[in-house]
Amino acid sequence: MRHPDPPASAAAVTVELDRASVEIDGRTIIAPTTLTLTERRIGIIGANGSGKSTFARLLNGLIVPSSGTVRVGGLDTAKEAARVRRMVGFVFQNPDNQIVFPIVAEDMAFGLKNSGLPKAEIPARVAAELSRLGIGHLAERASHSLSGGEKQLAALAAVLVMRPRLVVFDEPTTLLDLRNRNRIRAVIDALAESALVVTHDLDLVQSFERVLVIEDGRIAADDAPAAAIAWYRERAA
Ligand SMILES: Nc1ncnc2c1ncn2[C@@H]1O[C@H](COP(=O)(O)OP(=O)(O)OP(=O)(O)O)[C@@H](O)[C@H]1O
Repeated sequence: MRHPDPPASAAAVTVELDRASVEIDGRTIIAPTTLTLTERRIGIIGANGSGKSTFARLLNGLIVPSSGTVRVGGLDTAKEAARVRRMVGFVFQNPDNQIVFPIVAEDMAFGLKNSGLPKAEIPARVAAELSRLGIGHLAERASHSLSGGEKQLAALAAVLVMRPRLVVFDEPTTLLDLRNRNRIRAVIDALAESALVVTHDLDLVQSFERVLVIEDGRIAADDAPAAAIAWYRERAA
């Protein structure tokens, strides 16, 4: 499989849920939900335990629906898991869950080797991605020696180097100081890829195209950011 160069601003990936639900141990975590997402920047907000991470995990097949279907870019996540994983990158809240290899550049090269990219092209791809995130100087660093913010950026680089068409972020700024938070914000704003971001950082989603508020496993509000955030603030007051 070859990786085409992404266009400067790739077309949005369509996400379609058709009566998709998630039940765990007999408890409904996501109630049957029918929804189509076509925007390039989507925020997911809501209270602790409302189902945001579970919803996000549905999109790259980390969780498959208990009933109904989830399609991403036309692919059924339950039936075409491998292709869905290649299309949808997932950035975990805790980068320790994601970084596998001891050296930053090695960690990034691993997925590329498996994807069939010619070996000679790998170093340049890794370097370009690190430079895009402004962390070229971390290439040869031991992952365990990085600060929390550096690690978060390194984990993001390892996802982006695979050139997913949609990047799902699960609380990407929670561990970060203001400077690194701003950096992640700038990175998300500049992504050519589509992004769906689960967050408690309401400022982060203010510039997005669409924001969903999840409440008790249901989409309780679905609107432009200002209206969705206002709805959520009111609800939490
Ligand atoms: N594997 C699991 N087994 C049992 N319960 C689970 C599992 N995963 C999630 N849950 C439950 O589902 C509910 C929703 O969890 P989820 O992590 O999706 O919420 P969230 O909105 O992302 O929360 P937070 O903002 O606190 O991260 C919670 O009550 C959680 O305990």
